[in-house]
Amino acid sequence: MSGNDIVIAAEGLRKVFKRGRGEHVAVEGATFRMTRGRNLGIVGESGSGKSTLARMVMGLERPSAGTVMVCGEDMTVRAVSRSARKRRAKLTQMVYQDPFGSLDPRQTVESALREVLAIHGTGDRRDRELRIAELCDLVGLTQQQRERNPKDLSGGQRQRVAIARALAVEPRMILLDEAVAALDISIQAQILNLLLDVQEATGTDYVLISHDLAVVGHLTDDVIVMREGRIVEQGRTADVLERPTEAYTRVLRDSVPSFEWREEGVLEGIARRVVPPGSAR
Ligand SMILES: Nc1ncnc2c1ncn2[C@@H]1O[C@H](COP(=O)(O)OP(=O)(O)OP(=O)(O)O)[C@@H](O)[C@H]1O
Repeated sequence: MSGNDIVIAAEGLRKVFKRGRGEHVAVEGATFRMTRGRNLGIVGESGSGKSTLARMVMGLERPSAGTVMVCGEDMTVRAVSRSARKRRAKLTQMVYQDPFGSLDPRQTVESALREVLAIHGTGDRRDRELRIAELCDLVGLTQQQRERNPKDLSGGQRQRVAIARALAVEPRMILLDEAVAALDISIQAQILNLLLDVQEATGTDYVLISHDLAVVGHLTDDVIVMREGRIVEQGRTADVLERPTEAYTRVLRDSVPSFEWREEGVLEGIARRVVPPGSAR
């Protein structure tokens, strides 16, 4: 494996928050890698440190100890200059559970994309308009939807806008923080399929934070399992889900009530990503 294949290299990441007079260790000794073309899942119960770990990877939170590199860039160093921030934006973009907070309620879909392209895109105005159309096509937003404000879109449509906006920056990877958790199961399936199609078209890799191991199973190749700030299990998603070594992981898996019937492929339209160990993807 060459250095170019390593998307994330994290070593001994630790994050301590002040809590009252004491402190709370949110992440302890997290060491993992994500390689090119292999989506990574981060799972764990609420409060286990998933988002804190992801925020350190994004450079949004400074670790108390440890190192994290994304495509060779040291994310523990604050990006101060405009050019450094733009470079960072092209490494990672984030999509949250409810994009309402990150979408400007007064902006139409098109104007939101226009703004991102004006900052991060290349080419002239005409090129950018073509790119807006291309992005909307890619995520399946109709002409009518492109002219609407976020409040006039459904949850699934808003998530498509958030994905288009992340893609407009042409990032190396997208971090999805519970990005389908608030959606109905059938819409979840559509968005997961969309993400797989987008990956095929653009080569963007995903880090997916989710408490839903069925979703993680469909989208990711490798997974890390977090408990009380520590990584307690990591490996190929197929192996970890099918033969968890930790009782904690088994409990997480079995606590998804629909896991079994969704695994059987009843969830229409979702490409089954989990493959038996040893077979090619
Ligand atoms: N800014 C902060 N200040 C103080 N404590 C924090 C801060 N951010 C997170 N924590 C604490 O760190 C721990 C890990 O939080 P984190 O949000 O990373 O967990 P999580 O696994 O993403 O949880 P959830 O699934 O509920 O989002 C929690 O106990 C949380 O209260």
